[in-house]
Amino acid sequence: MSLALICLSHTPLMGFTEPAPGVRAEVEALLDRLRGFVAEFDPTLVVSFGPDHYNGFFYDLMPPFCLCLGARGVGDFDTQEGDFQVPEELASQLAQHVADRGVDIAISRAAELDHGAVQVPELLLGGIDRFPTLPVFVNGVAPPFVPMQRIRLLGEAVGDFLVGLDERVLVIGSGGLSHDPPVPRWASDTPQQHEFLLRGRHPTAQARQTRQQRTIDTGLAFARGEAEIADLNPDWDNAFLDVCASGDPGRFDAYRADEMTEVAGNSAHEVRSWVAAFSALRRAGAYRVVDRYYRAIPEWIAGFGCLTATTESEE
Ligand SMILES: O=C(O)/C=C/c1cccc(O)c1O
Ligand SMILES: [Fe+2]
Repeated sequence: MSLALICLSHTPLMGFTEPAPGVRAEVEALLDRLRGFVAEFDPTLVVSFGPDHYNGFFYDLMPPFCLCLGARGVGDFDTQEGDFQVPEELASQLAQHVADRGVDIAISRAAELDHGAVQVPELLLGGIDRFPTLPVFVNGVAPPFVPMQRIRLLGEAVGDFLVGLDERVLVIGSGGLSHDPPVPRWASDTPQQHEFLLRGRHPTAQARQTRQQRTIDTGLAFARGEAEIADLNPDWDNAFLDVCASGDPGRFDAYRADEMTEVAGNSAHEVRSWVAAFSALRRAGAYRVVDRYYRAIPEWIAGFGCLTATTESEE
C-alpha cells in the first residue's frame, strides 16, 4: 500500500472566461506538474472526493456524503460525459468497511456527478474512465452541513480501508476554496427554482445553457467588481491550506459551517472534499507536502489552490 494526494480547486469557468495575463499559463504549468506527479506515483487505484452542484444530487434526497458504487458524469460545462470506471466489488467492500466503523454512509449504484467530481480527474488522469476509481460525493453546496468532524471521520474510515489494500492509491479532493458562484440556493430562490432544486435532473439543453451562461456572466462581472457575490478571501484560503499541510486533521474540527459561509462564501464548504482526502491520507502515516499553489482568480470565481502530498514512506 502507498498513498499520494492531490487536492485542487475546480472551476467550470476554466476555458469559458479568461483570467488576467499570465494566470492561465501559471495554472497550465501547475496542471503539468500535477500530471507529472501522477505519472511518477503510477496509481493503481484512485479515490476521488468531490461535490455536486444540483446536477446529480438534489433536495429530494440530499446526503452529507455518498459512496458511489456506480457513477457517471453528466457533462455540464463541456466536462466529460459518461461512466466512471468503478470497481464495484471493491466499492462495496469500502462501503461495508465505512459502515462498520459507525459512519452513517449512503451509497448509490447509479450516481450522477457534475464538474465538481469530473473536472479534476479529467484534467489530471486523462478521463474518468482511465483508472479504477472510487468516487465519493461530499456535499459542499447544499445546507445543512454536518459538523466537520463527521467529514474527518469519513476520511479516516476510508483511509483505514485503503491502508489494508495492496495498491498505490491516489486520493483526490476536488473543490473550494473561498468562492460564492451563482449556484441555486433554497434559501434565496423562488418556488420555480425550488422545483428545480427538488427535481431538476436531466435539464433540457436550453436550460443547461441558460444556467451555464449565468455563471459565465457572473464570472465576467465579478472580475469587473460588479457582481453581487461574496469576495474571495485569500487570507482564509491560505490559513486553510496551512491546516491541511499541518498533518493534524483534528484541526479541521474547529471549522464551523455558518462562519465559513460568512467569511468565505456559500461554496467554501467544498473544502470538505479536502478534509476527507487529507484525513484519509493521514491514516497511512505522516505526510509531506510536495507542491503548494494559490491564487485568487475572480474570472473563474475561485480562490484557486492546490496541495499535493505523499506519505513519508513514499520518499
Ligand atoms: O454550477 C455552476 O453554475 C457554477 C459552479 C462553480 C463556479 C465556480 C467555481 C466552482 O467551484 C463552481 O462549482
Ligand atoms: Fe464547485
